[in-house]
Amino acid sequence: MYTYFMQIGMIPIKRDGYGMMNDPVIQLKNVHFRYNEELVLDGINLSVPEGAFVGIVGPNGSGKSTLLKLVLGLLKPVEGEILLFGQKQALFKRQERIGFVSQKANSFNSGFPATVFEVVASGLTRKVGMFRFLKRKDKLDVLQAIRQVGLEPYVNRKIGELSGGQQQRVFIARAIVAKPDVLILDEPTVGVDAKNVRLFYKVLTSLRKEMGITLLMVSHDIEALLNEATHVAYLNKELKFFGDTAEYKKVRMEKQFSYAGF
Ligand SMILES: Nc1ncnc2c1ncn2[C@@H]1O[C@H](COP(=O)(O)OP(=O)(O)OP(=O)(O)O)[C@@H](O)[C@H]1O
Repeated sequence: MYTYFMQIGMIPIKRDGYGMMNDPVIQLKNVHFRYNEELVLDGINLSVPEGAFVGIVGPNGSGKSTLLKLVLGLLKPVEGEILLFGQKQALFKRQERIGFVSQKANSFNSGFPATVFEVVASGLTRKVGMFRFLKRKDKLDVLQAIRQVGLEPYVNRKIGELSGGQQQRVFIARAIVAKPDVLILDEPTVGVDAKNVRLFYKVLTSLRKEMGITLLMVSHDIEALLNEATHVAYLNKELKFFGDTAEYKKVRMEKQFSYAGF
């Protein structure tokens, strides 16, 4: 327990009275999932504590993206259940509390006409409606999100003119502009150069520490992930390991397992 608190630092105070303080924000209970006949997830039990940065790792095809899709409600478990903020997923209506950054977010071509401001503002669609004008407060929120990812100088730049790493930060800004409690990321650093990967992780850590956003992220880049994640979930159809990062490193050293061959 002590290690856990050391790892995640201060536990942020919840911004509303929804659920108990320190409740797990995401819980999977005995979750099974199949695509047709193929069993892809086998009895997953996982609790993501509030304020944590949980990195999901595992070999190709081990079910990582599928797990995220289940948490996002895009797929339904064939057995078991998922709780979001202590509530059964089917009853959960506050989707704005969960932001998502996908793997393919940074694939804009240079001709794409929207500016950084416009892309980030599109993250407010659910809140303000598709064709409504942004109020002054909404515009300030958009600018604040852009500032949080360090892209202030690019506010009016076309997104297609930015690098892959910068585009990925624009998508983080879009995902956080509605002020979610949880941010889910699926391999967001694919194709991003090392310098931008470091910046990207710095942004994530500041979101967690300064805004109390809980992070759940799939990544193949395990060494970069281990520097910032508070917890690691190692998946290979079953959940082979879940614990704090220090414990993961220790077990990895003791058992001398490699990332690919745990
Ligand atoms: N839509 C689908 N229909 C059928 N099978 C699928 C579908 N999506 C994924 N699968 C299969 O389910 C398994 C898990 O896929 P998933 O994408 O969750 O793994 P992953 O760990 O995210 O892989 P990677 O690291 O390569 O992205 C794989 O065997 C994959 O081929």
